[in-house]
Amino acid sequence: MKIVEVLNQDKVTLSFEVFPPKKMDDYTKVEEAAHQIASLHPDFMSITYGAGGGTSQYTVDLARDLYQRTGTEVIAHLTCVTSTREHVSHMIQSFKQAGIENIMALRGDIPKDGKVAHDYSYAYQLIREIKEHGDFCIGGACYPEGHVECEHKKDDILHLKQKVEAGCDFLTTQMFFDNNVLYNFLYRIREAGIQVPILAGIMPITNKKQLSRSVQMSGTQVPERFKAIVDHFGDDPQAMKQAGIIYASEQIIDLIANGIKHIHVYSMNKPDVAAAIQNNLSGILK
Ligand SMILES: NC(=O)C1=CN([C@@H]2O[C@H](COP(=O)(O)OP(=O)(O)OC[C@H]3O[C@@H](n4cnc5c(N)ncnc54)[C@H](O)[C@@H]3O)[C@@H](O)[C@H]2O)C=CC1
Ligand SMILES: Nc1nc(=O)c2c([nH]1)NC[C@@H]1CN(c3ccc(C(=O)N[C@@H](CCC(=O)O)C(=O)O)cc3)CN21
Repeated sequence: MKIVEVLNQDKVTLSFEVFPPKKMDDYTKVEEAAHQIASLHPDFMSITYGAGGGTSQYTVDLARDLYQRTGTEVIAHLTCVTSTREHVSHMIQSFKQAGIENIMALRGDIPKDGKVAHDYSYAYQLIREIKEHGDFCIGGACYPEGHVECEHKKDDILHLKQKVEAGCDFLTTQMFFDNNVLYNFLYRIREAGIQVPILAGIMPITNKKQLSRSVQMSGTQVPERFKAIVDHFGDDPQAMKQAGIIYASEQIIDLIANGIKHIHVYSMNKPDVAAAIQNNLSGILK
């Protein structure tokens, strides 16, 4: 089923993200975690893209496995900035053969060594190409606080509009820790004429290291309220995990109370975290 059809049902959706292993030795462990997350019956799951080396195959394998063995609807990520057109075309064929109808089309992070390929610079180029290759439902990323590489927020929204016009069926937000940031962003993109469904991307921070890594990759502001939590509980793993789960759950409750219909949790291959959040929402997500 196409994710847009899931989003168009008149209900609040909850989806979880997993990432594939970097090496074969870890495949079984990741597969097991992904299956446990699937057993929570989310509305769908996303599988991120291992851009480097041979790991892009694990995205196909994990997505196929989840889809075919658990019946969970899946969206596979595909990034382009380190890829050739030939490789992208190969990946699209693999998704097709696996019965995967949904692709999250991303430019992808610039690797630490700065090595990019030269066939693609931006996600909209990938989106156009996927459209030419078949009838996929396509998701894209958006940045409520502006993308870290983009100087002017206004330009970021123009780029986003161009991306949606290239064929995005929905957008998933970068993580944010202050819901007002999202409400403000939604107002600005709707005013710019962007009408596709928006999935709010929520990152449960369950340890200190994860926060610094997440902030480094996203540039997201950390509100004082959350800083105090991490300062106080960061060195106590059990306490930090519980506080992080509660913070994310409260964020989600506030979002739903303010009319947001789609919640996407960056569950980072942690079934216990996904289950705890879902459990905190059990009376809300009926
Ligand atoms: N938010 C999410 O769910 C996820 C985000 N990412 C990462 O987010 C980053 C960006 O990926 P995308 O959003 O797909 O890239 P994008 O191509 O949509 O945007 C990347 C940057 O290029 C700028 N840009 C876009 N079109 C432009 C144009 N025509 N001229 C000049 N500048 C333009 C944007 O403003 C932005 O700063 C990557 O690092 C990606 O891997 C990765 C996984 C998930
Ligand atoms: N720019 C960007 N790139 C991404 O790949 C990305 C985003 N943004 N935003 C949404 C999600 C969030 N992603 C994340 C966020 C945090 C870690 C992180 O903390 N990684 C740890 C390991 C964590 C673990 O194994 O459990 C690290 O040290 O790399 C990884 C991916 C991936 N996605």
